[in-house]
Amino acid sequence: MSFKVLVSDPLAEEGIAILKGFCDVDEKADLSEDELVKIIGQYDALIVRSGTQVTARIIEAADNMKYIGRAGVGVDNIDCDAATKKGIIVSNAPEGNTLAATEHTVAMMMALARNIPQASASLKKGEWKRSKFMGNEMNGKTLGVVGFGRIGREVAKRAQALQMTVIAYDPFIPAEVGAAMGVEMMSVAELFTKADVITVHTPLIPSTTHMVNKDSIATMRDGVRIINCARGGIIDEAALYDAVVSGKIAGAALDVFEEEPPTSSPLLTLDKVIVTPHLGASTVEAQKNVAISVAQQCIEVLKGGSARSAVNAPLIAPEIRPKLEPFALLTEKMGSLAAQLADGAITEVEFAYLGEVSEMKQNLKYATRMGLKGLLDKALHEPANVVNAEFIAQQRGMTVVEKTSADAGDYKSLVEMSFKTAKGKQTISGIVTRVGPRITAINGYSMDLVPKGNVIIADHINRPGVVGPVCVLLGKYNINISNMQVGRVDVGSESLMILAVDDLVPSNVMQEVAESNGIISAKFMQL
Ligand SMILES: NC(=O)c1ccc[n+]([C@@H]2O[C@H](COP(=O)([O-])OP(=O)(O)OC[C@H]3O[C@@H](n4cnc5c(N)ncnc54)[C@H](O)[C@@H]3O)[C@@H](O)[C@H]2O)c1
Ligand SMILES: O=C(O)[C@H](O)COP(=O)(O)O
Repeated sequence: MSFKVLVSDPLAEEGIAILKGFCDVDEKADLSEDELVKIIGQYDALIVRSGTQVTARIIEAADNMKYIGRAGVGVDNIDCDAATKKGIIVSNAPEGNTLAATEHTVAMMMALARNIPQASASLKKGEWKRSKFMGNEMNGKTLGVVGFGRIGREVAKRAQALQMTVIAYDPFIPAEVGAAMGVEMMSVAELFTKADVITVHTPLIPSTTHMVNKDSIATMRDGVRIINCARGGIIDEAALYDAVVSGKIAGAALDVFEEEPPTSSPLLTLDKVIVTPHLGASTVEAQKNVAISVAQQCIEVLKGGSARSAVNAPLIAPEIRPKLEPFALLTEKMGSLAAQLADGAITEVEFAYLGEVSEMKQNLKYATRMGLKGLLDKALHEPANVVNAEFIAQQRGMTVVEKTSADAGDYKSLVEMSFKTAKGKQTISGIVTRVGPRITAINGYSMDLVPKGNVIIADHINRPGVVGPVCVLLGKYNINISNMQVGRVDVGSESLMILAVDDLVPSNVMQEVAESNGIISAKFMQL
């Protein structure tokens, strides 16, 4: 089967070539939302940069879509929630353009300090105004970096090479990370009061929207310079305009804008504001990096795998994957078993990873999602997947709990899945063996069940004359039993009979099994 990929923003040739080696590729730039809605249904994957707004309407119409790739960092032009609901993996290329954006930031800072764009334009007009373009040295000045992620840190290193003092604010980065680089981390309020130059490197999210505003500008040093090569909207453009006009801010360098392109922004009329049209990632090197990254991830997803930089699916460290996959298969089977065992709606599900398996820590989220997929697939028209399983579970009123413990009793590793319905709590235990997953207990009844194929599970009283008639009954209908075991606690007590059968068991036969002497309840399951 041949997959179809739409590339709706300019993508470097190296990425296109990789995609073409695997699938059909259409390159169509500048499509409107309506045009995209019309054609998107035929594509298995979509690759964009920041030019295409991937709206909920487009995603709603993307019935064959498995993957949306962002050849760059910011996914703020993609409705990731809508993609998650539809089970579409969204990934970006987070490292590919870090250095391009870093160097652009440094270039903007130096251009701002030395009035290079203005002086260049003036000279080209035939002027020779040397005193008009007096600048400042960056040597010895304090640079305030807001957002100390990939780009923020690389900018810091280069500023230090210019002999600047670097201070930083990032609520998610420990002070030791800064200290190890000779950067003092502090509150944003303190940073604003101390910096000669402020550069922002955060995503545009509610906590960063307009974090540079009228009030925060008032706390800054007179003559501060401000740089935004991250996202339009982090700086309140109206407040910036007023502060540049008043002289409070000596100059601003902007690569990104609240509205792009910023056709009517009054900031474009100010001499002290220098601008570039969102060029931070526009280097040959960065474009090659991000194009190759998303092309490779796209192919991985279309082949049924996962994307290494997925933003809406659990990430798995590559070295962990071979160890984790068998447990994910186990939890998927446990989920499927739970869905068929449960009487009534499941309100709470818990996955407990015990023993050595618990060491995989945050990677276990993947196994949990696969468990939920197994649980939900039996109930849904469209199969769930690792992207949307947790979302769907929550939407259906299930609380999902994940636990770990180093203690697995007699096992090296054990997984216990418990689930609650109005009728109470049930628990399934399972292990991974060399030859695949095994269910070792259901509700405390020990067994060694291969979770595969057709199975009858029957609650019964463990006394003579109960198991035999069920086997005779199945024989009467020509249903072959390939494996049989009884999980019991004591003779004469309630026990669990597990019959692996080669064929589907029709409901009328299951009715007879359920009514057979000593049987309390019986269910036919497909695992
Ligand atoms: N101009 C361009 O062409 C261009 C190119 C690449 C990246 N970008 C943008 O640059 C930004 C940074 O990219 P990155 O690769 O360094 O991302 P990153 O995820 O590595 O770093 C972002 C940092 O912001 C921090 N942060 C989050 N909320 C914060 C808050 N409220 N206050 C302070 N810090 C906060 C995070 O903890 C993180 O460390 C992104 O917005 C990205 O889209 C722009
Ligand atoms: O988030 C990013 O990676 C940058 O904003 C680059 O955007 P672009 O791919 O549209 O140049």
